[in-house]
Amino acid sequence: MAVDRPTTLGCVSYLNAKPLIDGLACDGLRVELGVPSSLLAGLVDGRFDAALCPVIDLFRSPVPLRLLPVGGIGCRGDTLTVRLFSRVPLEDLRGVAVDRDSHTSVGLLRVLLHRRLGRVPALEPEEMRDADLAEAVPGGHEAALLIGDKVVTHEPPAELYPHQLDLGGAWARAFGLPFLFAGWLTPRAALPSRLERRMEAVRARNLARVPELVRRHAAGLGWPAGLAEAYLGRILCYETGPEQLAAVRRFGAELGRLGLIENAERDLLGLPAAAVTP
Ligand SMILES: C=C(O[C@@H]1C=C(C(=O)O)C=C[C@H]1O)C(=O)O
Repeated sequence: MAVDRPTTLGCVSYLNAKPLIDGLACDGLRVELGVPSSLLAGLVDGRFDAALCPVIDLFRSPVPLRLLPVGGIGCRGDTLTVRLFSRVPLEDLRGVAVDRDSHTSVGLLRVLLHRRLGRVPALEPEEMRDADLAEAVPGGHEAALLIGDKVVTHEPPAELYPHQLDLGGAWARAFGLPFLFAGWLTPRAALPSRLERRMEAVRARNLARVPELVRRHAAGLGWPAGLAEAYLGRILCYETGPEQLAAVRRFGAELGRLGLIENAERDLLGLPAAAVTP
């Protein structure tokens, strides 16, 4: 680990990450925010010691990573913010614009559509941040997969997109499991010993004071307070216990079956021996 800089964590910039990071930074510990799909690069090039990355990165990273079971962004059903918006019935879908900010949800959409349709329509990554879906889906597609705050702050109108799917609910119905979208991943064999305890303590403290988090962050990110409180307090789930690990393993197995990853059997919590030597 580089000794000439503070420990640096990369983290999702959305409201949904606040319970994991509000109050986390301190002397010697820096937190840098970015969209989920941007974070893996910081682990690979050594800028971050750990990052709250899309869990699919565990299976796709060019460097071995392990999951720190100290909290993540997950759900036990509908998420509100990971949704497919379509003009046509899902059975008729030919092409979907998928949010460039996402890694996990794009993989999840493939798994769910393959299970439901027996085929996967063409998925094309598009920039959705400033897109106005009331005008058109970027790339001229008939459907869009969106994640994060924009789903609430720039919700595509239901009159234009009458066919919708919340991917958290669809996964729960299909596999009877919770889901984990993002978790703390690290390429390091060892991190400063207090760090994991601090991450765990920050999460526990924040989940016991959601109204305060909402006061601090919701308006600035464009969220109505009541909805933000339900989202952080009841809709999402921040655990990384045995059920969430089972869900990640099942997700890996499903991705492997579709040929989307090669190392579905990766040990989530440990690094391969070769990666542990300094
Ligand atoms: C529930 C969400 O989970 C997110 C979805 C991710 C992905 O699709 O790669 C990654 C991180 C999470 O922020 C969301 O952002 O809406």
